[in-house]
Amino acid sequence: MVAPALQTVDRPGKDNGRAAHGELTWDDARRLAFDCAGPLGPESMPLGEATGRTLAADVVALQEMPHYASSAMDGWTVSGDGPWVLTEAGQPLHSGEASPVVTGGVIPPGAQAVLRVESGRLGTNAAGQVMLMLREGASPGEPRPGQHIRKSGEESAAGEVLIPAGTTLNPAHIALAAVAGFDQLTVRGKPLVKMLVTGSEVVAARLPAPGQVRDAFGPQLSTVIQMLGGTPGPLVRIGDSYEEWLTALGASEAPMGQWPDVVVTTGGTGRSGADHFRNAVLALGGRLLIDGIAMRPGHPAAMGKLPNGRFVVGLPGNPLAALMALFTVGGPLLAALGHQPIPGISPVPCGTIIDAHRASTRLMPFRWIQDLAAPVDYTGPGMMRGLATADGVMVVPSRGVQPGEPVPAFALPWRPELRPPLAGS
Ligand SMILES: Nc1nc2c(c(=O)[nH]1)N[C@H]1C(S)=C(S)[C@@H](COP(=O)(O)OP(=O)(O)OC[C@H]3O[C@@H](n4cnc5c(N)ncnc54)[C@H](O)[C@@H]3O)O[C@H]1N2
Ligand code: MOO
Repeated sequence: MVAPALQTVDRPGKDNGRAAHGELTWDDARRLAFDCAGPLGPESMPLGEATGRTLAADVVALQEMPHYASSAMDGWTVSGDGPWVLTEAGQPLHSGEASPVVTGGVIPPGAQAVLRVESGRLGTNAAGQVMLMLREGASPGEPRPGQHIRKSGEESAAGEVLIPAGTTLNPAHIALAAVAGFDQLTVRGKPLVKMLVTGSEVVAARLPAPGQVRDAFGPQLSTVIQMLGGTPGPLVRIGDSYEEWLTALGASEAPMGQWPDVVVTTGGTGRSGADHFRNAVLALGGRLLIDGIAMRPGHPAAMGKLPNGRFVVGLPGNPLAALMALFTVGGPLLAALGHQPIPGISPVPCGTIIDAHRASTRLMPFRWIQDLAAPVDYTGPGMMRGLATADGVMVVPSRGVQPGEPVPAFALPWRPELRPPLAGS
């Protein structure tokens, strides 16, 4: 932010179970972010937007599939033995009659088979009627009864479950639902997340001048939110004034459009008079569920809940700190709202000694080096260079770690496998 008024803000929300300075432990913050939210209700979604969503109710065939008998070949529908008198397409056939049909065309009543175009030819009989007869080279017995007819119901009877609830919809499911006549599908709720990037010094393009910073969030935050199970909504930019914060977070719909389930803000989580996250949440009648976390980087991270049920996740302005806070709080919250389990933590063998730290869990991006997790360089709270090369993040306890000791770790959303690469890869 620009020229903060160095006047401290009273800490709201200090209550039972918290460390004296209001911060939660990393584990407690993660757990709270998951436990404070329940799965969103189902929603009806246009077919074309439902890929990747999880079906909330079985898709049941409304009628037989296919719903009418059709030709599998271009040719003629025929009744009885040939040669056949050619009649008008689509009319009921009597024995000894044929009519033209294209692939997918309706099989008329009385038709017993389809003679494909390669096996027949047209001529005239002595009475001048147009006749269909077998071409030389047609297979013996062609067309067999039922040949080249796609029977109705051969893919599904009416009432059969075509796609069971709980399925993650892929493009083939969408095509199947379309063929079955559906326009909308009922899918499990997925949190809509809007983003509020704050800071007068933040510029969204070109080389920043001294005192300015290039926005690290705008170009990637919506992607990460999607990877964490949210539907990214619009990204709104504001400066540093309290009024802008109130307007953007508050009752006015104008800047944020449709109500989101979650608003993720960046910056303004500090304690100076120019940091407004906490006061804006409280002024809007909200509660602070998380008011700082005993972790480095990202300790000022916060989370609130507004009276209308929206969650507000406050990420620090420093880019690495912000992503660590997003993984700690945003990931579990979005998982809970989106019917997913809390993101996993698994032990990794630490490749080095890590000294104790006063009272904080440290989130340390690491790389695999000879199957051991080695902390990467360039992990200052405002740096992205280290995380850009990282394979995962170690959750280092404040007591430190010995070489070879297993340390809890989590995967990065863009690198979901938390294990060393296979030898040779
Ligand atoms: N007196 C203290 N000062 C600070 C403390 C503290 O404990 N006492 N904690 C520091 C830590 S740690 C963090 S993290 C930040 C928290 O800052 P805010 O969330 O209030 O964020 P800002 O002050 O607005 O910005 C911090 C930093 O990040 C840069 N920034 C902001 N937005 C962006 C963006 N979109 N892209 C890239 N960089 C961004 C901003 O320019 C600042 O450099 O407070 C510390 N101070
Ligand atoms: O904790 Mo701050 O979050 O180090 O950048």
